[in-house]
Amino acid sequence: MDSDNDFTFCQVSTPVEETNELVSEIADISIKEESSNVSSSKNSNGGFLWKDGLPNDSSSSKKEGTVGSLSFSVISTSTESTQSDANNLPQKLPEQKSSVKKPTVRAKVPFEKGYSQMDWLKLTRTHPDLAGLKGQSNRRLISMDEVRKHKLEGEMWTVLKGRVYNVSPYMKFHPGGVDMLMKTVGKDCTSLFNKYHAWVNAEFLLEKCLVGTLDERVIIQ
Ligand code: HEM
Repeated sequence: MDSDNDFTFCQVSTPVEETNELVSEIADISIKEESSNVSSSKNSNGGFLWKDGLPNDSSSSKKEGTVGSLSFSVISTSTESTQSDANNLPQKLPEQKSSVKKPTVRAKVPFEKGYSQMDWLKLTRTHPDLAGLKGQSNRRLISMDEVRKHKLEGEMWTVLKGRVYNVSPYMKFHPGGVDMLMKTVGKDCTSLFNKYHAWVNAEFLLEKCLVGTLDERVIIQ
């Protein structure tokens, strides 16, 4: 049997009554078409080209017609030759203000040979005293006054999230560069740190640079 010639057609009846009902409903639909020179005719639609209601501009023209059982009317508000060319330029929509905040500029500094984060991790495992404690405990309380006094080579202290670190050995390893980290010396850098990279696990990276805990008690005399 030749299966290619074996078609079965099924006739579908046309829903005549329903169609007539729909046609009578949509026959009254009118389409309004406005030209782009809305600026000259005081655009009260706030820049929208399609809006309910007819324009009361006397220069507008109306075209009507029918396609099959559908009728339509197109209203043109263009003033064509009555306006100067300058007025016929497309109207600029009001500039939209963006509420998106400008991202902070983040520039990574290419590290010198031997100063990658891997090199830093190796150093933290091998160096005996990165914090420069010289046998002192890193559990002591340190005042902000004492932090401010440590700004010299080899002893550059900073406060991060309530902890005091000696960032001297980390300076050249910092991916954001020495200059950025130098800004933090003798100060509390928590807000700057969070501004640039709140996700960085400094607790882990600077673990061996811990000098103590910031003494946040307010001294009343
Ligand atoms: C004191 C502790 C700090 C540590 C342990 C630290 C660590 C890091 C690390 C791991 C990165 C690479 C981040 C990444 O790849 O996503 C980085 C980048 C950077 N850091 Fe820091 N940072 C410290 C403080 C600061 C401070 C206070 C500033 C600003 C004054 C700063 C500015 C930057 C910048 C601009 C970059 C490069 C761009 C970026 O990757 O975000 N850092 N830092």
